[in-house]
Amino acid sequence: MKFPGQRKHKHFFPVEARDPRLSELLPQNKPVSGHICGIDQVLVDIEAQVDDNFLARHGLSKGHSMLLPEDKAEALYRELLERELIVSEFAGGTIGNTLHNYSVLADDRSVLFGVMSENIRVGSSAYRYLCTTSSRVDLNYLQPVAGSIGQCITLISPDGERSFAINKGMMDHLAPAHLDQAQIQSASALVLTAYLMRCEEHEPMQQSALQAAEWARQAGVPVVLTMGTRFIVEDRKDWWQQFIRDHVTLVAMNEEEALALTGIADPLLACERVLEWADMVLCTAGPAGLYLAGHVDDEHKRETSRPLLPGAIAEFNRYEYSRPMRKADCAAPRKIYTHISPYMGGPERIKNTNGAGDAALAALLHDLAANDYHRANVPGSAKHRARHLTYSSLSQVSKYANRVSFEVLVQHSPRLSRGLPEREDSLEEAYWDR
Ligand SMILES: Nc1ncnc2c1ncn2[C@@H]1O[C@H](COP(=O)(O)OP(=O)(O)OP(=O)(O)O)[C@@H](O)[C@H]1O
Ligand SMILES: O=c1[nH]cnc2c1ncn2[C@@H]1O[C@H](CO)[C@@H](O)[C@H]1O
Repeated sequence: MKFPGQRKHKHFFPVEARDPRLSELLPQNKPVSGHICGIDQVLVDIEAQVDDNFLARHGLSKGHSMLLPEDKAEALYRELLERELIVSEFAGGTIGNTLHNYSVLADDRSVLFGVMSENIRVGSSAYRYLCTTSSRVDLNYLQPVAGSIGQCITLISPDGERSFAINKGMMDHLAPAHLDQAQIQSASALVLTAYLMRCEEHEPMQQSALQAAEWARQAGVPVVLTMGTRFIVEDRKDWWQQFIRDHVTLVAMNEEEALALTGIADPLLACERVLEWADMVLCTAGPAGLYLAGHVDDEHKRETSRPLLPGAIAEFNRYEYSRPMRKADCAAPRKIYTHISPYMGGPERIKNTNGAGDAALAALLHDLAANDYHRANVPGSAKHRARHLTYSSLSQVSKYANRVSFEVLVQHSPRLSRGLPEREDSLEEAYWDR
């Protein structure tokens, strides 16, 4: 595990008080290692640049992820091929991307549950998937299937917005028998997406996701849910609220999904509402940056040294230097929030925004897993006197998440090809306002 703090200690919590007991981590005492688990609809992103007229002609709604019948998906794919509009074919899937990015950032293991074609031809989608996934993502638990993985035709509009057309293949055939209870129950987090519930009645994906969530709950493993797209949430808002109450520790969403889930347009107020059901929330808001919200025990709150921010909740960032906790672990829970504008005001030129939200979540998961790793290796550390969810404060995690999103905005693929630079002055406060 590469520590999120290793890039520049002074930027990470606890900034002033480095723990001398870290020296317990001597090379001869091999550190206890950790991992995170996730379930995904295994698919490749086939990316093409199109105009809005193309979307209309194929009956696609902009910004949406739509399941297409096989014949329609093939017609669409053929047209892209004939007009030579395809620019790349990369491994995709919202959880696949998140696990890959986590593994690249943390240099640590993640375990993916999903399906994979049992016979793979060189150049096929399955082949592309394997070629463009980090070797730190453990693919040994994938369920072999006699057919194709999914294809996500990723249509990029001139304004950078992406729309997905899915040819699902056998991506929803993951059966509970192909999950590994021990891996899930020993993980630092289980990561799920709302897309998993979009399978057909006879397909086992939903049942697999519910089974995994139940095992995680029994073992106290944080369950992380990323909302996918607002259209999935809108259809079953009450169902999702209940699902979050029953199973979820951390909700990751963008502001549109937040509105669909809570009926509240202001991201901060939407976060406040979601904190009634879950312990922690990440809400990305495109050009407006991102919000993180959580709980802290009153006894462990830490006041910010930054200016207090106005907003729908006055001075909402007052305790942003606190490390978030599960509500149930707080004797006197208090809600905490932070906001950050895009790193360096956003890139000069956005290649495409696909995966920027997944990237922010990967950074947050890195910090969360680093906390678990530190607790397992240095249990006596002052950092673990109370049970916190993350290693760093809400404010530091938001900087890191934002930084990682930026990295994805300036490249083509939603998957990082390398980690962040080891030493980076750009996390300095002054650097944020260009
Ligand atoms: N237009 C933009 N200008 C500057 N920064 C941006 C822009 N769009 C996104 N970002 C950065 O990327 C982060 C995540 O973006 P966004 O809210 O678009 O994610 P998302 O909709 O969940 O993406 P996806 O579903 O494709 O992963 C934002 O918090 C912000 O830091
Ligand atoms: O239905 C789906 N299931 C799983 N992943 C999906 C689906 N639709 C789109 N994406 C994935 O979302 C990522 C960006 O966040 C894309 O890389 C795309 O593969």
